[in-house]
Amino acid sequence: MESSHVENDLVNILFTEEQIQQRLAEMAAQIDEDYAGRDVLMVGVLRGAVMVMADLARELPRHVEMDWMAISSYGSGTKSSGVVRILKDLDTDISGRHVLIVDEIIDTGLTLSWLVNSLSTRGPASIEIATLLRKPEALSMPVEPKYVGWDIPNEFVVGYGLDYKEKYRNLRDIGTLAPHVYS
Ligand SMILES: O=P(O)(O)OC[C@H]1O[C@H](OP(=O)(O)OP(=O)(O)O)[C@H](O)[C@@H]1O
Ligand code: HPA
Repeated sequence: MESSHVENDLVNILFTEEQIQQRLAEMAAQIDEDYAGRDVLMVGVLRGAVMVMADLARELPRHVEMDWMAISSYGSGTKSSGVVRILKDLDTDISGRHVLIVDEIIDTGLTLSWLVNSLSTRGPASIEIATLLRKPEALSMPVEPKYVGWDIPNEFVVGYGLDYKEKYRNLRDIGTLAPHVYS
């Protein structure tokens, strides 16, 4: 299979590029309204959130700051390892800041529940979460995102930042992988 034909590995498209952009525009409008009169520091969770951060931030008709953290709980597979590791910390002092964590998926909730607890100790004025996807059936840790694009079934999805073994992040749509990919 040529590497330029990665779409062939998808069996089911859940969300197209157009649907994703439309939903992000709606989320951005809500965020802009909610943060009226307040500066926002958007904190993206590398690496998967790169696409969401880029598109969500550009839908916001206001100045925003962006910083990044790298946290890994998945290694390269499809199951959470249960252990969260900081691979890269923020460069910004978040004390007194309104922090909006941006991620592309909440699955078990381990990553973001851990991150919210960790950032809370640094004295931010507020912390909220914006996530494009959430799997309610997989949730095992308490996480309450203020902004959710869509709730999805408990299936492993790829595309638009979401990877399987570091591949498929650059797909414009989001979908599930054909069984042959895993074998
Ligand atoms: O709710 P959870 O079960 O913790 O899963 C969600 C996390 O898993 C993914 O990150 P991953 O660790 O795969 O790193 P990546 O962003 O580099 O792909 C995703 O970007 C979330 O941060
Ligand atoms: O469904 C998923 N796909 C890709 N990466 C992920 N990280 C947590 N859940 C997922």
